[in-house]
Amino acid sequence: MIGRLNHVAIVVPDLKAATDVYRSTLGAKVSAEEDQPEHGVTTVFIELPNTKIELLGVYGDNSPIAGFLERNPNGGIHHLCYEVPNIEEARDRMVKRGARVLGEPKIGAHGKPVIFLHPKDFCGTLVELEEA
Ligand SMILES: CC[C@@H](C(=O)O)C(=O)SCCNC(=O)CCNC(=O)[C@H](O)C(C)(C)COP(=O)(O)OP(=O)(O)OC[C@H]1O[C@@H](n2cnc3c(N)ncnc32)[C@H](O)[C@@H]1OP(=O)(O)O
Ligand SMILES: [Co+2]
Repeated sequence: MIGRLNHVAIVVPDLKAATDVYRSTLGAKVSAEEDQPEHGVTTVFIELPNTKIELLGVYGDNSPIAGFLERNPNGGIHHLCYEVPNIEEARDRMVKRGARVLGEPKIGAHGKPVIFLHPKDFCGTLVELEEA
């Protein structure tokens, strides 16, 4: 069911410093910062030839990444995002297979519906599914 790896997300304590590392040290093409109030994060995307890196900073008081950052004050890999053809079919399949879907589909950073799956059901890795 899953297709391409859309992005690898990294939570960082300082988005500007992390963006500079990717731009200046690694020589990558980086996007502008974008606040995502519906998701409680600010994003910067790094374009690679075969996938993307999503840098995530905390936005607002109820950010879903706040706990992760407390446990990992230097930041770290937070989730993997795989593409799926249809988000509702994917959600129904996950529920049928007993995987925990975290909330309802929302529009993600690329204007497409996304859902999140509990890390305990996927080898300790938080999974995002994005409609292709
Ligand atoms: C910009 C939009 C979008 C896009 O289009 O790309 C995004 O990417 S938004 C990204 C941010 N949004 C989300 O992450 C939404 C889904 N996440 C959540 O609902 C929560 O983060 C969570 C997964 C429920 C975790 O919440 P948290 O408060 O950090 O922790 P808990 O105490 O509930 O954790 C339970 C358990 O799971 C472990 N854990 C938590 N996060 C991760 C993680 N990222 N990877 C691996 N494991 C994780 C945590 O350590 C706990 O383990 P135990 O201590 O063993 O119980
Ligand atoms: Co993401």
